[in-house]
Amino acid sequence: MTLALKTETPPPAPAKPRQVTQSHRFDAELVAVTKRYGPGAPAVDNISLRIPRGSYCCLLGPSGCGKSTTLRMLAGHEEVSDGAILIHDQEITHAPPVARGTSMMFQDYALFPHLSALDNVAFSLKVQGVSRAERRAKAKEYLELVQMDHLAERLPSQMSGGQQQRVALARSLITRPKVLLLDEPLSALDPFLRIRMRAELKRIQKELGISFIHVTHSQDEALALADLVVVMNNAVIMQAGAAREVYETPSNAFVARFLGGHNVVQRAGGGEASVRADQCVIGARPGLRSLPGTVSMIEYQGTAVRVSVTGTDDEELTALMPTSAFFNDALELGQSVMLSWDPADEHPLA
Ligand SMILES: Nc1ncnc2c1ncn2[C@@H]1O[C@H](COP(=O)(O)OP(=O)(O)OP(=O)(O)O)[C@@H](O)[C@H]1O
Repeated sequence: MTLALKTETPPPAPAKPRQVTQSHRFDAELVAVTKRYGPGAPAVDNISLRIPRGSYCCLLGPSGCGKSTTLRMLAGHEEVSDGAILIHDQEITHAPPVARGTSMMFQDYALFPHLSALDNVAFSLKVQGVSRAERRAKAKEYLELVQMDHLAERLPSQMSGGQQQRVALARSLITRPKVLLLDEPLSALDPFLRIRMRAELKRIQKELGISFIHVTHSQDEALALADLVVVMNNAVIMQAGAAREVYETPSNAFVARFLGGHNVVQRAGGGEASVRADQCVIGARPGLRSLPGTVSMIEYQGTAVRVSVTGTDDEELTALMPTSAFFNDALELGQSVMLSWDPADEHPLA
């Protein structure tokens, strides 16, 4: 009875402090960021970029365009000359690397040669003073995530490049970063492994739901992986958008040429336009725009054949033909042809 009375009139709960549950909008944000190494032209020039939550973002561009510098500024390995960097909406522009919530995976994996896969992965927890049993259990969990738990006791010298890379990935993830930074992570792998590993990276990124920012100069890699492709050139961002958007509607001739698979042509009314090589045909047809030239390259690619045609002004245009269409009426090097496209497929460039 007494008990019942007690439960009927519970003491009022102490008022809880109102929790701030507002979630962040962007995993990472660069606000007018500039990096100058010296008095010359900046390595990164006033770039702004917002990376939505849970994005796979690829920084893509030719050598020297400023990709790695951008990544190193995000990691805190390079001081920002001007501008601000935010992670989860918090400004961390001048915070030390360990206080940013970022983790970096390097091109050369940088594993400790004398430590097993498990101990390499557990290392940062050891530095944090986590108990041996707990850090080994956690490391095992992350080795499972990268499908390396069966080789937990191997030394780096007893692992293939792809396996070392999985361990390096687990080691970067065990610190539970808000954003994982990857500098050319696939460049040391052979082409077959590279394609397998990029699928793995994408799977792991989606599984964890954190943003990955991945530097590459491979167009294929960026298009295959990224939710957000950021094309850089000469220290600035040329275009940022979804892979399909960037590929189908390049904003300028640099992006169209750099992504490949496009021709840049003069528009009838002036200015430049891009036309996808797979929308070009060899031969003149009514209603199509045509340019005359000679066949300067034929490249068999399995499912398609790339045919390049050099025009009178030395400009090379390419048609990507289905293999069957090519072999129905095979062309020869030096042959005079017309390369044609539908003007409706022209995409005007800035
Ligand atoms: N530590 C440094 N000191 C001086 N200049 C630098 C330094 N690091 C990079 N640079 C210069 O800054 C520019 C951008 O370099 P960065 O390494 O960011 O380019 P990247 O796009 O990553 O190139 P890559 O694909 O070749 O790695 C280049 O002109 C480079 O020479």
